[in-house]
Amino acid sequence: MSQLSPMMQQYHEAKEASGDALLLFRMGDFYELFYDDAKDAGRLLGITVTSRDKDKGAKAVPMAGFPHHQLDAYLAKILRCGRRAAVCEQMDAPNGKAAGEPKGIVRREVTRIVSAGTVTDDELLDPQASNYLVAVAYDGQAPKGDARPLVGLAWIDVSTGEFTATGIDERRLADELSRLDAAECLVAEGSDALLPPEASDRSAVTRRPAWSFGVQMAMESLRKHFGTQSLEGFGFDSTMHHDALALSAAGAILGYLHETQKSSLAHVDRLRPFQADSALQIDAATWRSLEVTHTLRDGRRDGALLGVIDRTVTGAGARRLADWLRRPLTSVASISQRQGAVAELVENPSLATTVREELRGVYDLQRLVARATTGRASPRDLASVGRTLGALPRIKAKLAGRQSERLARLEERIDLCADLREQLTAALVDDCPLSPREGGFLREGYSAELDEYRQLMAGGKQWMASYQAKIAAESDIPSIKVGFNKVFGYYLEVTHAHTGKVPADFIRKQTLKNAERYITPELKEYEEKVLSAEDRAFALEYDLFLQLREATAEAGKRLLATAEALAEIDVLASLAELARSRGYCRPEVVEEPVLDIEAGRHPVLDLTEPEGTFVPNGVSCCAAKWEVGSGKSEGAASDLNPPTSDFPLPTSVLLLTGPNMAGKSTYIRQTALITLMAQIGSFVPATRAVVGVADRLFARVGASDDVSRGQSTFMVEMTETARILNTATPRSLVILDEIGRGTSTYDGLSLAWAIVEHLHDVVGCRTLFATHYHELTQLEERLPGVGNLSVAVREHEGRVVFLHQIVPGPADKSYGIHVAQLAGVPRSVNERAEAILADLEQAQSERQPTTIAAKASGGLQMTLFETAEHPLLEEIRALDIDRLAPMDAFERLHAWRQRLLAER
Ligand SMILES: Nc1ncnc2c1ncn2[C@@H]1O[C@H](COP(=O)(O)OP(=O)(O)OP(=O)(O)O)[C@@H](O)[C@H]1O
Repeated sequence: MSQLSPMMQQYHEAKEASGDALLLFRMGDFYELFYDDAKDAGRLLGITVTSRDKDKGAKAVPMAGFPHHQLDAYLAKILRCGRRAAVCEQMDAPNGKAAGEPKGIVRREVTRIVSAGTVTDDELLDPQASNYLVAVAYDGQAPKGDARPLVGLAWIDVSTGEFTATGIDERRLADELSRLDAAECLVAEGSDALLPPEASDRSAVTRRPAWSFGVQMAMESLRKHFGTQSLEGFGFDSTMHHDALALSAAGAILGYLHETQKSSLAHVDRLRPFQADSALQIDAATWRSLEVTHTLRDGRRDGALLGVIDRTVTGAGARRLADWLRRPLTSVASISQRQGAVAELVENPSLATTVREELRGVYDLQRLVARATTGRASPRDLASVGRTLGALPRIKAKLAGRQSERLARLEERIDLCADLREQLTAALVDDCPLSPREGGFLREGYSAELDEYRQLMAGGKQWMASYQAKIAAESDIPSIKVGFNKVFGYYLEVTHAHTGKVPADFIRKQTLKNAERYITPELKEYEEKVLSAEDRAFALEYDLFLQLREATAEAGKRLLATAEALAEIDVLASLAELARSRGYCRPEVVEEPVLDIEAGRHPVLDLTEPEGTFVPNGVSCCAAKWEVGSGKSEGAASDLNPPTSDFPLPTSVLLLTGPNMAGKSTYIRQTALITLMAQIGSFVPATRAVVGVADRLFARVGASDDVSRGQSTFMVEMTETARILNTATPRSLVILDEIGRGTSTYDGLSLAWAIVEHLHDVVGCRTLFATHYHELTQLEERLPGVGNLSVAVREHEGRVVFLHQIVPGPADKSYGIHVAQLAGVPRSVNERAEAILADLEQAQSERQPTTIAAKASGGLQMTLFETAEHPLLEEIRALDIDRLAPMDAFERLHAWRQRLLAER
């Protein structure tokens, strides 16, 4: 260390404080990285690595850097590579050293550590998506072998201050993580191996010291941060195990933020408890396969449900809609409140249009307030707050006197913050700069003192002009000019041709090729005034800016409440716009677990298929068993009010058969998506719909390999199916697509069969099951709550025409070969396949397949796959073993084996 230059000593101190983050060390107009950081930067950011060998006697130090104005771009790259960055800034202007500092060196400080979960810069954030930092607190006290250990889970969006915590069953952790889709996940060192793969799939995992998850410390830091005596006011009871875990995760987040942000976190003003059971539960596999926020294949937002239904006009609205989809409601009353608001906006299109028009003019108040309270807001940010506040009176007026409870309540929540609005609009010019250091953003008339300095500056310049004219006349040098440079300040420039006429009191300062430069005492006196007025004006403007920022931060709570109301109004208006433009209906959401949809459409395909080509289909089913209120009552499917749609099937399990490409997956997915949409309070793509609130939604659609996790397709499928069978309740909705396909036909068919039976007999929930196993259609005759559906096709001149229409009854043919033909499989292969199919069908009919045996003594005898008995069996039965000599037995065994081998 002692051999190092003072600046490199400074570097090492900063590096020590930054842990594994790449240290961006400000040197003049550049950010430099040294040592291993430089090598990493060379590799990750593609910048050239050079070396610095200015330190005498020391080895050359690898070094890489980039210009300071490219900081945001490089931060974005660093975060994308899953790394963190520590930004070390120069704290003084190069010539303004603090007393006692070594000569020639500026003070530097790590001002923030930027990680994927803590960014607040607009350039690094997606305006339409929340950016979550999560913490997972594992239970160190859980007894070994505890079947249901709890974990604490907390998440925060630092860019808005939204902070939530909960204690949940560990088995649900993966589901919650996959829904949150966090940018960064904190976990205690040593517990990281316990994290489910969903944590590291999309998030950067940051290991933290185990003590930072301590409950006592967490409670203390949370109390201190919120300035409260206890956390009960927020709805947490630390004596309850799950709440204590939730708090320890929240505490870990707060500790991390205090350590890395180094600025106020005043916008984080409350910690909300999350009641996992108050939302429709959607597991990770269902979330993925229903493509709610991202498509399965390429992770796009625009092909997913969210991308298609999102008509919001603000970033905060888009984030809120995603949030609603993440946590659909289960309370009929809350759902109908939202529906009421959507309905009012649908019925009053001009209201919806004007509100949306006004909302287009508002800025992201949540993120602006967060930047104001963390001391990062720019003059332009404050002007945006002012402009947003300017739009509020019109929005509030539009919403005044609304009928629906929800809209009326939202209108009340809009706080006009008139005082702040007046202050900001009076202060800030229309076109504000990004940096307060540039000055010139405060309006004339806002501060008398500032105006005075500005006049002096302008007046000074005026004086310079008249001084130039005066001197030119007095000295008879018409070409004399007043100029300015940083070294001499103001000067008078005279060309060599006229230097003879220069008055005696001119002091020569510089000789140029064509001219001489002079100063005069008069000029210097004025220069002093102008320059100090300029300095004072900048300083004062900056001070006034800080006051405005402070005033904005102080109004933070009111602004945030308003921002939340605006976000929700945007979502409701967006849902209304969607409903109106796509002809959706308001679903009747009821407690009873029924589903009765008339002419339902798939919300995504309805939009992406050519207009008018999507074929609507109805669905009708009801749970075989359910509990109403506290008293358990069990109803058979047929006890329910008879469904009224095209499909009068009082069934709980709908078995859907039909050719490939007919639209089976589409149909069962659309049913799940309509339910999901209904439970966020949206209207749905159907002409009429009754949707019984589901407590859990399960979708097992399409097989996907999970080779990265070392699991085969079949294993993944069975794990997920096991989960459905174990956790579905009578109120759940289950959709299954081709379960059992990944194994041998008999295994697969047997499993599919048993799964349907279990769902029908034991769980009794609403189930839609699409399958290629035609044998399953026999279940309709055997089980009262099973109904067959199929997709209609028409054969026309040897070709198959898919009608995409769902009709009652089983499918009669498979048409797989026709689909292969459509897909472009060579004609010869298709013809050969047709021939093989004909052979197989004939062979099967000769073997006289038996159908399912009747239920005997309550249990089902599965003889489904037995074909006509092999003659060997009869021979074995007829054998008198007691009289058989061992040698004889061996010979017979040998002969039978030979026969069997020959038959193969
Ligand atoms: N109701 C519909 N109206 C119009 N087109 C539809 C409809 N349903 C499905 N389609 C079209 O048919 C295609 C195939 O649908 P889908 O994947 O649901 O078939 P499938 O029966 O599940 O096929 P497979 O058994 O091969 O998985 C869809 O991509 C869509 O283009």
